Amino acid sequence: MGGGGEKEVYTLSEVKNHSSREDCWLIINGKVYDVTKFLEDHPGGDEDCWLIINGKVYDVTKFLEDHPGGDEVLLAVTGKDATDDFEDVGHSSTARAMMEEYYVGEINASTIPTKVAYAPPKQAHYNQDKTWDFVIKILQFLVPLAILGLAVAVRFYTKSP
Ligand code: HEM
Repeated sequence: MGGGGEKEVYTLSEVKNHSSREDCWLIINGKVYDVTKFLEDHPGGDEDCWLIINGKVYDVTKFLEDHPGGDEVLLAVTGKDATDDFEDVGHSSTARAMMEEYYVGEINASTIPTKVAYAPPKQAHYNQDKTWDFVIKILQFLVPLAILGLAVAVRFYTKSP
């Protein structure tokens, strides 16, 4: 909490910015606590980090400090399927071999929310756009023709006998 007893009010995202081992804030019962200095002494331990990669569960708690990519990236992908994040980095075969050491089990796939599939824009909308394009093209052709026709008609009817 802000020092000196004065009451600071933080937004959730401000608190979220303090979510590392070096800077750790918690929200409990509407109050914000800076527990950074307490992390090491906390009897419940400071970290517990399990990852889901390719349907397997890895307990990387002990690996956090040694991960060449840093601990924050690992902590950031907990609680979800981290497969894409893992693959996006292009981990080496050495990294893949290391994973076995942290393997603790399989994930019950039905408990992972399915990815939101890419939904193409609605067909009706697409057609509507096409229809408008078509109407404009026709008008571009018809309007000059109508003007020409009008000019001819005017000339025809106003011609002196
Ligand atoms: C059990 C899981 C993991 C293991 C054993 C592991 C291991 C490693 C190793 C050995 C490296 C060094 C480069 C290499 O050999 O490829 C590395 C780099 C890295 N890892 Fe992981 N990693 C794991 C999970 C993840 C996940 C889930 C992420 C993404 C959220 C991640 C992000 C990174 C990044 C950003 C680098 C640095 C790449 C670079 O600087 O070029 N890692 N990891």
